[in-house]
Amino acid sequence: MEEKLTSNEDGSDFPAELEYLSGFGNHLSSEAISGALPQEQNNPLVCPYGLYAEQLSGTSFTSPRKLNQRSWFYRIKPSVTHEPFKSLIPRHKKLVSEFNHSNSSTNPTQLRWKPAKIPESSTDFIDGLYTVSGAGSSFLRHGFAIHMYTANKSMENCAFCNADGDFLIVPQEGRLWIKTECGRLQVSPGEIVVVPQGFRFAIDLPDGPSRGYVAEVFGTHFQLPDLGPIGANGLAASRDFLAPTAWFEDKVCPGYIVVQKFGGELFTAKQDFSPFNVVAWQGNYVPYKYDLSKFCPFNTVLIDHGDPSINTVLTAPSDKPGVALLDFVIFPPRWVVAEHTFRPPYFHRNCMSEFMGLIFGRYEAKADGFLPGGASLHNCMSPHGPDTNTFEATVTGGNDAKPFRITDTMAFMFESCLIARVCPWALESPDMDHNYYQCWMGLKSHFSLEESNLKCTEMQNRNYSRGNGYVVEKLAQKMEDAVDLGCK
Ligand SMILES: O=C(O)Cc1cc(O)ccc1O
Ligand SMILES: [Fe+2]
Repeated sequence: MEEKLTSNEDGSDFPAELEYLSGFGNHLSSEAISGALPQEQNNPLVCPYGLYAEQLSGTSFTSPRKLNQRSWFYRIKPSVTHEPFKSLIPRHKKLVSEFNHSNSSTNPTQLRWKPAKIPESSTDFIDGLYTVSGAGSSFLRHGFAIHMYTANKSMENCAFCNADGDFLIVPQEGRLWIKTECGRLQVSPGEIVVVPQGFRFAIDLPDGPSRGYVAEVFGTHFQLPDLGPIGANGLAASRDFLAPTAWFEDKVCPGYIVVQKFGGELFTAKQDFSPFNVVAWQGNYVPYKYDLSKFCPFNTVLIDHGDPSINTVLTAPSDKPGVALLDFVIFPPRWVVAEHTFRPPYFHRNCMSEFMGLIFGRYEAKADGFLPGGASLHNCMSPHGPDTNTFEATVTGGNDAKPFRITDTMAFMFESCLIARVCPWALESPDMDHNYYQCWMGLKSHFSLEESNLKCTEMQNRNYSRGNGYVVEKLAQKMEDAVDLGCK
């Protein structure tokens, strides 16, 4: 098929619109030249068109079948054709994959960052990537890292390969045009992309200035959450996950560099050809993207604020059932209809650690201060919730709040069962909002015994529909409490 080409700033060409394969976790196959994919076996003695067969394993060979992930590439030259890896005397030293006292600290304080400025000096995705927080270790295959990036130019004559874990990239500003060994992906803010461990990829920035968030998981891969009583449909649908179709460049590239992140350090290997030389592939280990606007939210339709797990897009499981190493949760546009309910996120403390970002719009729990491109970290058991303005405005609004559509917003959370450590450059960053705690300091005591008796009448009205017995019982209980408190 002939492609319509659009030139980006750096002159590399991507078609105006790419074709994708749809589905999550499927076995997929794709060939850029008809007949390039062996039909009867994985590694024939001689592959069609003289291609090399190469397997990329994303799980141990012996992982249970339902978890096993691998793909077969049919490529012009195998990946091994490169000079020895050399330690890259770091362009910067802000990547961490094993969190300990030497590179990060613990801090239960609620933290918030303003959006990071995009540098003016020439910075590609690799230069602009820095770790903010995380826990565990890529060496021990258990843990996660949260990175952010600010960049302004495409990667040139180089590819990145992360041996440590899977990247879930959330662009907040600027599109990402990504070449991978399975083909190309175009990802806009409002979409996310997962590049699994070990894939070589190169990121072009067609819009120049770019910023975003990256969650990296060690030792596991992202899955769709179970839906339990929701049933067979809802939240993120398999069909909306899009994998690339095979695409290759048969290019001599003198001095081409593969930058390999390995144990949080960067290594470079020189080769003289493009690593995007896979003519055909098949398997279930693939990069994929997902458009967050496709998410089908489920929510409260009568009372109370549900837990945010209802908005889980993807989950990277830990070994404990129901406990995530890292959940990716969104707060998308939706109708909010609950009756006599405090509708914004509640005040709470959580045994999980919550890192949040904002792609666009405003977040329902924060009237101000939490900005697109900014971030917050509410670590394990650190109290947090709506800020004073949100609380006061919601309560003053009273019980007559009508159904309301939250629009033009996309906040998200990376939630982990591990306690998140924070890197020193993130703590010392000029973007750190040192006054964050102030947003809760205005929360006054509204406690009044008199009022609590009034509330009793309110409750009586409210609960009328539940039957008189319930109301009478509750009232009696209230009276007894009042007597105990000596106010009767
Ligand atoms: O803290 C946050 O803002 C995230 C969050 C949102 C919500 O609706 C309920 C609980 C929760 O942790
Ligand atoms: Fe929270």
